[in-house]
Amino acid sequence: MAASFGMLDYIEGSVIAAVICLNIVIGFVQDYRAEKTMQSLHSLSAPVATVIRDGKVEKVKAELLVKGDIVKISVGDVVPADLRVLESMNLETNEALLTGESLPIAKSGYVIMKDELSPIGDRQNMVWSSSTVTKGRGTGIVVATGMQTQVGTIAELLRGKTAVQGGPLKRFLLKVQKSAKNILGLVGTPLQVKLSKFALLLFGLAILLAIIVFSSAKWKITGETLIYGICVAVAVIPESLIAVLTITMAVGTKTMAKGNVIVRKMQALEAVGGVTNICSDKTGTLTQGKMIARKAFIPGLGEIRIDGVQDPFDPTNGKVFFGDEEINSDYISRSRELALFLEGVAVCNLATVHRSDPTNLSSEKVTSQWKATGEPTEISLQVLAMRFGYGKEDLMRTGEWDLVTEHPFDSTVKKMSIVHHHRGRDTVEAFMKGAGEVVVPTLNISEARKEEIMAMIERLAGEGLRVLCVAHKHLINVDPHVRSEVENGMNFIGLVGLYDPPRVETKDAVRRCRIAGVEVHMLTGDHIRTATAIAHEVGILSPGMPSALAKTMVMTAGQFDALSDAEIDALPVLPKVIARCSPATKVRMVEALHRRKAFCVMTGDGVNDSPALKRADVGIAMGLTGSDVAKDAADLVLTDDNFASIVRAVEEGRRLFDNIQKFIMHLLISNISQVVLLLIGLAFQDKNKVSVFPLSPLEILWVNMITSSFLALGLGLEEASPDVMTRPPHDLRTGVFTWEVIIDKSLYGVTMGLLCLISFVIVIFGANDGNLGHDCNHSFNDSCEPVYRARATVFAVLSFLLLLTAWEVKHFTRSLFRLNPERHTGPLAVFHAIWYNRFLFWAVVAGFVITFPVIYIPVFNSVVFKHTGISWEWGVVIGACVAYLSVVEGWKAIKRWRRWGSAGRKVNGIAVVGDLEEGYEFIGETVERKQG
Ligand SMILES: Nc1ncnc2c1ncn2[C@@H]1O[C@H](COP(=O)(O)OP(=O)(O)OP(=O)(O)O)[C@@H](O)[C@H]1O
Ligand code: NA
Repeated sequence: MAASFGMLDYIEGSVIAAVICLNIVIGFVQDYRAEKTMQSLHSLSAPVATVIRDGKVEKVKAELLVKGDIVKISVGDVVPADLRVLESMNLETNEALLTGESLPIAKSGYVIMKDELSPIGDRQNMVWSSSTVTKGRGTGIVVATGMQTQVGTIAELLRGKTAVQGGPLKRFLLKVQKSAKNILGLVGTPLQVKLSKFALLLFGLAILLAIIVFSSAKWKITGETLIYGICVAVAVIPESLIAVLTITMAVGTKTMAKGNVIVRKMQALEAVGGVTNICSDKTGTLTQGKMIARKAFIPGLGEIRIDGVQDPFDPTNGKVFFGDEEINSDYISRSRELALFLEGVAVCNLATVHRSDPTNLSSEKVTSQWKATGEPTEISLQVLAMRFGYGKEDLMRTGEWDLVTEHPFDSTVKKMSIVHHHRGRDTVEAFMKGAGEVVVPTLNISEARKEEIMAMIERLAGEGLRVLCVAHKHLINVDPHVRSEVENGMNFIGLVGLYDPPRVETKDAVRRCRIAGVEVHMLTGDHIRTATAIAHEVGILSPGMPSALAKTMVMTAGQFDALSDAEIDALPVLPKVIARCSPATKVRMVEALHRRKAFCVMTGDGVNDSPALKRADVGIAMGLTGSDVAKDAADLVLTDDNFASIVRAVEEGRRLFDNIQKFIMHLLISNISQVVLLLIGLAFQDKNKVSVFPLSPLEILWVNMITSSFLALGLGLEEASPDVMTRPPHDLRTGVFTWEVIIDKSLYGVTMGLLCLISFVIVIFGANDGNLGHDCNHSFNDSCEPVYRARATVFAVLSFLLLLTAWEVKHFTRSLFRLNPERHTGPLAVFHAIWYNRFLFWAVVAGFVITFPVIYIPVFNSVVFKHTGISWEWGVVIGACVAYLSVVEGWKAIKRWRRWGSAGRKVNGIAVVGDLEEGYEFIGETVERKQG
C-alpha cells in the first residue's frame, strides 16, 4: 500500500485500503457476533438444582440459589452450592476436585464437628459445591454460593496465577507457541483446525503466486506490478473462511437448541451428521417414560388388572379388576396378601405422587392436577398403591414405620431394598423389588415354583410390560446394613407389570433413520421380551426380518458380554436390541461399532454411563432425567429426552456439513478461476514486453469482497436440501474435502478461468486486432481503449459466473432447474429454488446490480477500476454465462447418469436410491452377499 501511496494516485490507494479494511471489519464483526451467540448458548447447559421452596419442589439454575435454600441432591448430581447436610441416606460424594482425595467420602447430617477449623476434607456434615454425589441422596441447606464457596475461593486464588513448569525460556516459548496457534486458528474443533490449515496452505500459495507475478516482470517491480502481485495474493487468501465457519456453526447450534438439543462440545456438531448408528435407551427416550401399572400377580390371590387409565399420575382414574369383578380399597380387608404386596410397592419406593392444589378453577379445560416426582417405574407403583389408599404417604402418616436403611437401585444391580422398623408389629421388615431374573433366583422358594414364576414373567414381558418382582422378609438376627444378607432368602409377595407406551413420534423417527442409512439400536435395562415387544412397536425390529439374523438381532447383555471381541466381529450384524444392558455393555457396543468402522451416537442418563458417552463419537445425555455426571460427559444434551430430537440433530448436522461443503466449494472455484485467469493472463504482453493485466488490482479486490463473505455466509445459511435424510451418511473419515468436491471445483474453476480469458481474447484479438496499447496498467491513454473495454468484460464475466456458482452449488448433483421436484416443478421451479434462501438471493442480486455502477460511473471506472463502459461486449458476457451453466449442468447430469459422487452414495455397498421401503431388505441383502 505504501507503494500505492507513493507512486500512484491517492484515490486508488485509499480505495484499496478501504476495501481491505472493510474486509477485515466484516470478518471481525462476524466473529464477534458468533462469539456472542456461543456464549448465550453456553448458559443453556448451566447446571440446575432441585430446591424446596414454599414446600414445593422446583428446579432452578444453580446460579440462582441463595443462602438458606433447601436443596435436594442425589446420586449423579453435581452439588450446586456448599451445603450443610440436614438429612441423608447412604450419601457419599467425591471431592477430588477440592481436596485431591479420589475416594468417595461418606456424608451425614448427624455428624457434629467439634473443631471449628477442621480441614474441609474432614467435615462430614458438609457437601461442597462442584463435588459429585457418587451414592445415595440427601437434603442440605445452602450456606455459601458462587465465589464464596470453597471451590470458588480456590478458583479466586488460581485466577491469573496458572503456574507453568520449566525455566523462563521454556515458558516464553510455550507462550509464543500458544499465541501463534491462536492467531493461526489452529485451535478448536477438528474441522476448524483442518480449515485453518487449509487457509494457511492457501496463504503459502498466495505468496508463491506473488513471486510468480514478480518473476514474470523479471523482478523489475514497478508500483503496478507490486500491487497486482499483492492483489493476486489477496484473491487466493480465504479471508472470510474461518469467520463464516464460526457463524455457520453458531447458527447451527442455535437451531439445534430450538430443536431441544444443546451442543456442549462443538466437535459433536460436525460429527452428528455423519453417524451411521444410533444406540438409544428405551425408557423415556423411545418411550414416554410414563409408566402405568397394567397387571399384578399376587400369590394366594391371583392376577389383578388395571384398565382405562388416561393420566398415569392420577390414582383416581381407571379401574382395577380381579377377574370380572371391579375391586377397590375395601378389598384389602379380604386379602392379607394384597395388603402386604401393596405395602411392599409403596414403601420400597422413593417416588412421591400428590394432587397439586387446583389454583385456576376458572379455566375451562381440565388440567391434570396430579404431580409426581421420582423415577417412572416407582411413580407407577406408588400410583398403584394409592388406588387402594395404601400410598407411602398414607402409610407413613400412621407413624408406625421407622426407616432403618435403604439399599439403593442402580442399573447394574437392577433391584433395591429397604428396611423398616414397624412399631405396631414390633418387627424389622425388609422389602425388595427388582428385575425378575435378578430377584427370583434369590427367593426362599422351591426350584419348581421359581420356574413357574419365571414363566409368568416371560408371559407378561411378551406383552411389552416391564415386570418387577416384589419380595419381603422379617429380619431376625440379620444386620440390616449388610446388603447381601438382607436381600437373600426373601418371600415372594407379587409381580407387577408396567406399561410404558412408545412416544408417538418414535416410530416415524426410526423410519426416517432407516431411510437415511442410519441404524437404530435399542440398549435397554429391560427384560428381553419387553424390549423385543417395544422394538417391534416402534419399528426397530420388523416382521420381515431375515430368519438367519433373528438370533443376533436380539440379545441379552449376558449373551453379548459372553462373546469375545472376535466373535462379536464375526456376527453378520450387531444386535438391534440388547436387553438387560449395563453401562459396561454399552462400552463394548461402542467398541464393536468402531471396529466395524461405524460412527455412533450413544445415549445415557446414569452416572455409570459416562465411559460409554465419552467413547461414542457423539455422546448424548438426557436433560430431564439424566444425571449431571452423564451430562458432563456428553457432547449433546436433549432437553426433552426425546428420540426424535436425536434424529433432528442428525438432520441438522448433515445440513451443516453440506453447507460447509457448499461454501468451501464456492471459495475454491473462485480461487482456481482467478489463479487460471491472473497467471495465464500474464502472457498478454504489450509492445514493450510488459504484461497487461486482464483485471486491475481493484477489480480483483472488488470481486473478492462481493463474492467471498456474503455469498459464503448465504451458503452457510442454506436450508437442508430435500434429500438430506434420504441418503446415507457422509464419511466422517474423509470429511469435507471429498473427491467430488476436489474434481468439481477443479472442473468449474478451470472452466470459469478459461471463459474469462476467452472473453478477454475475443475483445482484444477478435474485435481490436490484438491491440494491447501501452502502459495500460498505470492509467488511461488513448491506446488503452480496447484493454479497458476488455477488462470491464472480464470483470463482468467473472462476477456473474461467481454469482451463478453460488446458486449452482446449492446441490452437487441436482440441476438448479429441478432442485426440489418434491416441492416445485415446471419452468418456474428455478425461481423458487433461488428465492428460497432469501439471504443468498439478495446477496447475489446485490452483487449483480452493483456491477453496473462499477462499470459505468465515469472517472470512478477509469481511474479506480481501470476499465470503461462497454456495449456489444455484454453479448460476450451472456455467452460466457450460458457456456458456464451448460458445463455445470452437463457435468451434474453426467454424475446423475453414472451415479458418481454424491449421486451414488452407498450404504453397505448398495446404492441407496430415494426412499427405501424397508431397511431390513437391504441389510439382509448385504449379509447374504457377504456370506455367499
Ligand atoms: N426403582 C427400581 N427399583 C427396582 N428395580 C428397578 C427399578 N427401576 C428399574 N428396575 C429394574 O431394573 C431394570 C433396569 O432398569 P434401568 O433403570 O437400568 O433401565 P432404564 O434405564 O429404566 O431403561 P432404559 O435402559 O431402557 O432406559 C428394569 O427393567 C427393572 O426390572
Ligand atoms: Na479471497
